[in-house]
Amino acid sequence: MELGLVGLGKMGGNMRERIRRAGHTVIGYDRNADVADVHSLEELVGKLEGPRVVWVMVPAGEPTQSTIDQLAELLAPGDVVVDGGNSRWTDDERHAEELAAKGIGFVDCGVSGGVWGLENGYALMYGGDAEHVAKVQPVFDALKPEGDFGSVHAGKVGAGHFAKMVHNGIEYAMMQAYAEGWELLEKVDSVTDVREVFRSWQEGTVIRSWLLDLAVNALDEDEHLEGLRGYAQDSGEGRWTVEAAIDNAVPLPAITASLFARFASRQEDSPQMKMIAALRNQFGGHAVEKK
Ligand SMILES: NC(=O)c1ccc[n+]([C@@H]2O[C@H](COP(=O)([O-])OP(=O)(O)OC[C@H]3O[C@@H](n4cnc5c(N)ncnc54)[C@H](O)[C@@H]3O)[C@@H](O)[C@H]2O)c1
Ligand SMILES: O=C(O)[C@H](O)[C@@H](O)[C@H](O)[C@H](O)COP(=O)(O)O
Repeated sequence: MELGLVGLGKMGGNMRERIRRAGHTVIGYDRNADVADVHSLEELVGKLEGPRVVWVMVPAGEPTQSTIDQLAELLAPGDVVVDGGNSRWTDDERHAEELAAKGIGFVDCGVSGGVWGLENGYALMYGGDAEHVAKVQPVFDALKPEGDFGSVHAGKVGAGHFAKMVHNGIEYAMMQAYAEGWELLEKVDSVTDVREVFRSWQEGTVIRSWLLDLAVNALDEDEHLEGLRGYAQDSGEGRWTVEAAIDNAVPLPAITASLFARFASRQEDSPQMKMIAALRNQFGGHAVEKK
């Protein structure tokens, strides 16, 4: 089949390659002309035969919104737009309604696998009407990992991004657990080779996983991570997971703590711990450290 792909960065560039390897035609547009096959969204849409499928793989928020707004004007009834970025699931219903007003279908798709997806395949979680999903199915089949698992029609519009959001919340907590265990092992004198402990855990243990394999890769590159600052950004999924937990009164202590650990990582000093120090000093005369 033919696919229009908007956004050819770390994800979209490799996805174009994987879909082409499966024998499909992909026409890619990116605002960075160096990587694009066409110069504009208009040209992209003009080159596709109907009914068209256009996959959007740009950053969530404004870039995704403005791309979908333009596609709503350019596409025709019967066409389908897929949002494969890490969009907030609450955006999906709005996008579906905007496109449905023009007779255009919408599928939201959470994609996992990062820069390894070209070779390993991309895990896909999608939401939308069956008739729209069916038009995208050959592309899903090209992108997904080999084997029985790795893709799911999770439910109606929004379900794909909701499933991907929860996946990322779990990702935060798993990474935090490995990181905390690593720090504790590094702290004690009795354990003399932490990297080898991590490596040994890759087989046979209860906690073996791809994230653990990646931790070993990172330690092979820099055994004590001395070249890195302890600073971690977040792109929204963890926050939305915690917000959804509050909306549904579901306790998520591990995921919430791992999100807050990232916030703490961005502080040079901790204002709240200054207050703790000040209060201990006030009530107990306990020593404080001055700047
Ligand atoms: N990197 C990952 O591991 C990963 C995994 C799953 C999902 N995602 C999601 O996939 C999307 C893309 O991520 P990425 O890592 O490829 O980002 P990236 O920054 O590497 O690439 C984004 C690309 O989109 C292009 N772009 C931005 N705005 C555009 C616009 N309005 N029109 C056309 N092109 C535009 C940029 O030029 C860039 O090439 C994001 O929503 C991200 O959250 C990323
Ligand atoms: O499943 C994946 O492939 C990753 O989760 C992917 O989606 C990406 O690397 C995250 O967007 C990072 O999210 P944070 O920036 O919030 O850590």
